[in-house]
Amino acid sequence: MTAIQGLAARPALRFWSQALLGSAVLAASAQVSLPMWPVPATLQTLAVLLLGALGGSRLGAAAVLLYIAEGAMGLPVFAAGTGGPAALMGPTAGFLLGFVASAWIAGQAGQGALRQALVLAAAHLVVFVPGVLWLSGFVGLERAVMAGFVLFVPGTAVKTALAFATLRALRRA
Ligand SMILES: O=C(O)CCCC[C@@H]1SC[C@@H]2NC(=O)N[C@@H]21
Repeated sequence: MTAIQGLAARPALRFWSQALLGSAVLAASAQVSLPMWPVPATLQTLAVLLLGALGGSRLGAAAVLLYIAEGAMGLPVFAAGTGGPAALMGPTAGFLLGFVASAWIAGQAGQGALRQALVLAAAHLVVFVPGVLWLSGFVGLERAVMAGFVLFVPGTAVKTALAFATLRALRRA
């Protein structure tokens, strides 16, 4: 039996191997970052949307949970190479939590183009709810809405469109 056959024969092993791969993709996307304070611009949400939409809700959410666990253990997987319990409790922790819900919702994208577009938009926007609420504990609500949401509206639209186009292209292939 080859290693690949071995993986296929053990669904749990295959699931967690794929989740581990997904968490590595998410870690890589976090390093593509524009260093803004208190919230950097990164490619994390694009990766989260695609993990959910392509892998499904369970796998997408599992990959994000694994990613958060890796960060909590001190691996430098969060934005701009940060990690550890302090980073997990820092100003951007709410966004990390939001990634779990986002991947789960993206996993409901289904088949039709309109449904996919709406689900991906909802999955992206949901990240900002815990993100801004948690951030407001550090900088106040008004500044959190500005620096944690308003600033990211254009990038959010672009990354949602990119996730949609990628999903459509891969589903057609
Ligand atoms: O510390 C981390 O690793 C989390 C960073 C969160 C960045 C958020 S996610 C939503 C919004 N879009 C971005 O490009 N950056 C912020």
